[in-house]
Amino acid sequence: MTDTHKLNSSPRKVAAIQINSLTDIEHNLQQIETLLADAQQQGVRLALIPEMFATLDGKQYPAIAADDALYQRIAGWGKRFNLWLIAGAYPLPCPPDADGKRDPRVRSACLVFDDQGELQARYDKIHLFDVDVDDAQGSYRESDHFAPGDQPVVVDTPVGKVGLAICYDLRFPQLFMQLRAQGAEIISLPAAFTYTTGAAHWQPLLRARAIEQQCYVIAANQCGWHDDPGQPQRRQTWGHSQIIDPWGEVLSEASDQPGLVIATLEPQQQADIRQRMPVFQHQRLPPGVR
Ligand SMILES: O=C(O)CNC(=O)[C@H](CS)NC(=O)CCC(=O)C(=O)O
Repeated sequence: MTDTHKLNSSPRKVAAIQINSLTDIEHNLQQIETLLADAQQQGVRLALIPEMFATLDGKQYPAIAADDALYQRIAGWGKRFNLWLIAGAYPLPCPPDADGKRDPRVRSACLVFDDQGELQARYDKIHLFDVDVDDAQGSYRESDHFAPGDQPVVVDTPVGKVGLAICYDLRFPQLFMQLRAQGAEIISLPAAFTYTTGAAHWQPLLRARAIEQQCYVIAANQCGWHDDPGQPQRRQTWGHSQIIDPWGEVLSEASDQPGLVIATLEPQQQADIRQRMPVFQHQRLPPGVR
């Protein structure tokens, strides 16, 4: 380790990586590897990459879910770049149900690897984006490809306890209350948030979750136009990956281009906020019911 590395390094430096995933998987992986090398140079301890970073082309999901070499390459990034990696979301097979049967769809799985490349946690996206948006694509039916998960997950990491959520989950505050109840200090949100809904809702929702749960929020989004086969100008995502502190202040924010956002977490500041304004202890109502 060089002296410059030591100077740059903080035990609580985190990064959100923003990319533009195309149907060319190798292109996507190389974008990420370049940015992870940059993050390593800057002493980042934990990095988050977006939802469906390997490709946003639904037809490729079953093959990816079965591709062990690809999985091993991603798992290897933690060790190669000497950081904890939250691999946004990635298609993986559904676990078998009680009768041993499997849903033939995949799950949208967020994978947490440590700096030795060991899998430390897996969270499967609970809320699926079956929504009509006023954009060029118009209709999103995530449940055509994906089956939902059902378990909120918090994982202990060297930068703090991280509650895992994915993209559309952002609109369901009950999940974040649950993550805080399970000890979350940081919320991780990989996304492929659409341009239209992102322009309207992305930052206000991220800030709301940070303020309500008094958590850091690390949000890594896709950006730009995605080249759905035959329809290159159909799907566009919002970018604006960001890191927000537990008071709701945006510490660092990306534009609409691929890149890296970095911030240093300050647990003492978070502890002060939670002590001075103990909203968690002041709750008087149970979580909403349907
Ligand atoms: O389906 C895939 O191919 C990969 N998954 C996604 O891109 C998912 C489902 S379409 N995107 C979102 O959840 C966007 C949510 C969003 O934009 C909002 O809540 O406004």
